[in-house]
Amino acid sequence: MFRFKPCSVFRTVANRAASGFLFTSLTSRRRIHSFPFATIDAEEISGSHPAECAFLQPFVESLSKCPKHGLHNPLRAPERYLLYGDISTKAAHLLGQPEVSNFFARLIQRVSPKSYKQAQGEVFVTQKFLENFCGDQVRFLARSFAVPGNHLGQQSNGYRWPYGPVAIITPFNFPLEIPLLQLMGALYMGNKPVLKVDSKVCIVMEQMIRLLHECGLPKEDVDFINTDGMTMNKFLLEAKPHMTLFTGSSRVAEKLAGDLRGRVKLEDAGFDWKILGPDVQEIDYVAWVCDQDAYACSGQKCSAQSILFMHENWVSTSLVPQIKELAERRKLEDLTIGPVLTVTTDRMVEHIEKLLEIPGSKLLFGGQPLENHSIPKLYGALKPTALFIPIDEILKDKNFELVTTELFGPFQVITQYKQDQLALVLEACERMLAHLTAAVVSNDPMFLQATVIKLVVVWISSRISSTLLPGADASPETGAGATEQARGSEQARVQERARGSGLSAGAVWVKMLHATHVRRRERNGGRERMTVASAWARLRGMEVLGRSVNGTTYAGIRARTTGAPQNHWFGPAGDPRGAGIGTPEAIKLVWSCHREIIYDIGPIPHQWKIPLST
Ligand SMILES: NC(=O)c1ccc[n+]([C@@H]2O[C@H](COP(=O)([O-])OP(=O)(O)OC[C@H]3O[C@@H](n4cnc5c(N)ncnc54)[C@H](O)[C@@H]3O)[C@@H](O)[C@H]2O)c1
Repeated sequence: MFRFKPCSVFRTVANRAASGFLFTSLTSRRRIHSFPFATIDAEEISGSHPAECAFLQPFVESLSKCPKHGLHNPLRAPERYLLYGDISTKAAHLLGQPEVSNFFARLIQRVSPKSYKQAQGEVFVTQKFLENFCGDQVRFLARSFAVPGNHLGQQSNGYRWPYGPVAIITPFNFPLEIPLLQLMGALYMGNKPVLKVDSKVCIVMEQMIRLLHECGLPKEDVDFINTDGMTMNKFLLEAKPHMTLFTGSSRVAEKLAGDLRGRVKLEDAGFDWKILGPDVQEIDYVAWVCDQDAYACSGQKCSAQSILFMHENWVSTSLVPQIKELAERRKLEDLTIGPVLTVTTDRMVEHIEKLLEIPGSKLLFGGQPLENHSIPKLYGALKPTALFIPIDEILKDKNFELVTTELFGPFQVITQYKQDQLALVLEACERMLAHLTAAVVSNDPMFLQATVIKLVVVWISSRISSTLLPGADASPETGAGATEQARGSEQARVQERARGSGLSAGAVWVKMLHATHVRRRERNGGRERMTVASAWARLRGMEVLGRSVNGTTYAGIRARTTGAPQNHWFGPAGDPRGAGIGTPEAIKLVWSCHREIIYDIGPIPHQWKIPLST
């Protein structure tokens, strides 16, 4: 049993009494036993001689000073919502200065190997996020509602309430974006956070917090702790934050969920899938997105493309050779491929070798360690790699877990499915454990097989003939919400044309639907490309979307798995502990809880008497 007590083994670098900004480092260790590292004797620990673990007390104390009702809430210190609007305005402005943005992009590159463009993208998203919460936008996050009560003087008000003392733990791969967005979200809603960024990269956020101080962030509002995972774990057990937001691996996520008895929100591992639909088009673009999704940042994005399901129509195209060509353009010099920080080369090669034992699997490209470099063995260095594995083998129980293990590096599995095997693809997606990002690449009707279109027309015709006419929401001429009268006249028009042409009413309606969309497209200068076939393609897309759960899913020919900008939700779905990042919804969900105050102020009815007991 460990108990935290203050002692001198750790030094506080910043003046915590004056600043409240705690940035500590291990500077020395008291040696009291024969082991060079030990400060306790394992044999002597007992109930009457508890072990003492040092250095965290300032953080525990600091967090414990924050009450449950937070630093501000809708009924207390509301001016702080405005303060944070101002801080965001100033910080967005500063970060928007080219030299400041360059400073952070370069700093990110120094600790987290990624190309300048990727690092700059991270700074850009962070700056845009801050812009989004300027002025009154922070107070709008705490918008309340009121519902009339049962009698005069009664009214219920729903509020977004902070948790008070909270902790934020973030990984190495986005040293600025993830911690800054979560930190500001926590602060906006009135919490006092202690922030722990992976120590390999924490210098970036340390500098960012200094920038925020410059912009008016009260120094006592945030504690910044620089430590390893185990120590942080012990700190959390001692400090008992009311909520901990964890971003990182599923292994640590599950441990913390247990240790902290569920008082967590999680953004954990991703095994992210992409399905290419039957409509083959824009091969250059799709290949480029596949390369970016799988290999940008050397595959060290939680949203990286882990598995690609290709419809058979793509197999004979140049897609895979093009992905290979693009992957092989990547080079160490500009960090478009680079060190893998948490998986060694040996581990990655071993994983590949195990996968190659699966019958029918083959190496498509890569699979070799990077050459001519000085990356220490502690890290990984692998060429961008893709492996083909047959879909029926993937689904076998003995292979499934291995194939769907997230390898946090430049690596993906590619498989293919036949027209009638979509159910197998969906089964694979259903059985995966991580549901972070996904992409359904499909929407253009031009390459759909004519027989499919015919089948659709026949099917729609029969449906329409049997029900006579479509409902208002599917009306080709009048659109959603058509009145009964309009529907009646449209019905008459369809029947008249059907009589004249010898076609069924359903076929006539489909033709009218098509003509309407063509007219709309012409009106819009050719922008709208909706046709019956594209409606079918969308339906197929809808089938995939309707039968999957990933929290951030892109759909359409431009669909990608990576991309966590500030303008849409990013986070897993299907887990009640799942967190999100970036948007107002994510901030409200993660960093506040619902509180309802029911005002019941009277008056008591004039002739009210004490009723019988109930
Ligand atoms: N879902 C998301 O939004 C998201 C974003 C980025 C990364 N990730 C995931 O993160 C993983 C890669 O990052 P990583 O290798 O740094 O993950 P990790 O889980 O090893 O570490 C994440 C953070 O947790 C800390 N930590 C480790 N053990 C801890 C413990 N017992 N108690 C408290 N803190 C502890 C680490 O020091 C680090 O700061 C991948 O699985 C990736 O998919 C997820």
